[in-house]
Amino acid sequence: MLSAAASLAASAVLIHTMVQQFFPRKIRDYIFSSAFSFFTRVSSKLTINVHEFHGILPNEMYQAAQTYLSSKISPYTRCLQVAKQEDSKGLEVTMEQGETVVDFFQGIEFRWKLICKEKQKLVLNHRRKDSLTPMLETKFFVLSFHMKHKEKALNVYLPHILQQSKNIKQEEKHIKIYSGDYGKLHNGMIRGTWNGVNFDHPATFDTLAMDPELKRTVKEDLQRFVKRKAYYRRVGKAWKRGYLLYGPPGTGKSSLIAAIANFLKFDIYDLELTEIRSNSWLRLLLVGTANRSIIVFEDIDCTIDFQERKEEDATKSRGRTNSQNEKVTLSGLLNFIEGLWSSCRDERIIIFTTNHKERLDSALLRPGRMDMHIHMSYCSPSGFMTLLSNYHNVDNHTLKPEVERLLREVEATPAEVAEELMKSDDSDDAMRCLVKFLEGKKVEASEENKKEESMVVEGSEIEELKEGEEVEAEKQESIVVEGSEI
Ligand SMILES: Nc1ncnc2c1ncn2[C@@H]1O[C@H](COP(=O)(O)OP(=O)(O)OP(=O)(O)O)[C@@H](O)[C@H]1O
Ligand SMILES: [Mg+2]
Repeated sequence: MLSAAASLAASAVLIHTMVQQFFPRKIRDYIFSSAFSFFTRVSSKLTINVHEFHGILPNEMYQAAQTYLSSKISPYTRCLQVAKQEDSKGLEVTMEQGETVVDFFQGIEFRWKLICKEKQKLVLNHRRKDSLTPMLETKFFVLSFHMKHKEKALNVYLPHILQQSKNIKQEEKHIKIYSGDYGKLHNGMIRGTWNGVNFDHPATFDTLAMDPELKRTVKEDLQRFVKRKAYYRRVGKAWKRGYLLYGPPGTGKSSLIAAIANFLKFDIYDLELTEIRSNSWLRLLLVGTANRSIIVFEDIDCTIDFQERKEEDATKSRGRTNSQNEKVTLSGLLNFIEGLWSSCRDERIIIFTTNHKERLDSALLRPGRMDMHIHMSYCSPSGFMTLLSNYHNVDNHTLKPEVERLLREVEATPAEVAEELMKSDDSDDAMRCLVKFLEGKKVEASEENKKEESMVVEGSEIEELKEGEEVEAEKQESIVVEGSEI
């Protein structure tokens, strides 16, 4: 049997070599493809070809299969392709042409083979009246499985691959932060108005010192939001969500934005309203942003003059609009958030930050404008524990009760606490620095209080004096009245 098998193999090799040597490529391809189609016709297998391009456009299914199959490469795969893109975090390992990957999905065997063929392309050259035939490489996957699973393959398996590859890509995605190229806009250019760089901010929800209940609510809100594409369609709303982050400086508003971007793997578009000359610039920038992104307007109270709204309304009521000398107005901004233009992209988060919520126009605060108002406040004892674990990797300390007591008495921002904790690598030293700092703050606060109290006392004295004067004046008046009566 062995000798028979050996001679069979030897003959197969001989035939293969002869075909390779004596037949031109075209005939060779024809022989192989005819043999292939003969075997597929008589077998119970069904094959689906997934080409790299569909017309001139890349075939999304091919790209998805490539990504998906990278995660299915078995230890038996003999030949791999490795690539690294500038933006990608690690190596991209894909199957090499001619290799086969077997994938089991819901108990069904799916075989994938990558084929690479050179095709001759006919190009007519009208000037020289002859035709050129440059070689064109075409790549495609051949997917084969038992015919009885055709429906499942088309309706379940392939959509599953599309979804899985989207998840894998999202996992590997490098987040970017974009800032507007206002110079280009100034020169009348409408493309490439955003410049992006990689965003490597380390803030996450775990490292954020924030009320645990609020943190949980925000995370759940984000998770619900990204899953609700169908819901937003059904209720007829653009798929976006607005957050207003407010609180004193150094309480983690920008850190929360970074944590949200890292959590959702969304890019950030940072809009500088003071640089934007008009509502039309705002619209241009908006259409230049991508889906699955966060649009940020920092310090909104300082960047837009809310008084304008009244002037604007007055202008409109007089039937005049000043398009030449336009500026970003509150109504332009509101249009951006919820007007028709706001729905030109999907899955978007719009974030406003402010240190002074009370200065914002009520139009921005009205229910439905910003979906969630998030108050970032001074460092609480639980926030302090997060910072202690971030900066010193410890869960407890002898000075912890002292710090917690002081934090209940004074207002210190997480940024201030973090700064003290960073002063030394030794947690004991750092904690001592923090206690000293908080005690100093307490003294300052009590002196401040005393000053205010004394001012109030002085004020009341003045008022009392005034009251006394009034009494005197009343007396005089009554005298006058009495006198006149006399
Ligand atoms: N809640 C927090 N949790 C963890 N770190 C924080 C927090 N708040 C502030 N920090 C630290 O302080 C630094 C400054 O905080 P951040 O820029 O997020 O504050 P902010 O509220 O945006 O301030 P501003 O109003 O001035 O923009 C951060 O880089 C971070 O190190
Ligand atoms: Mg900030």
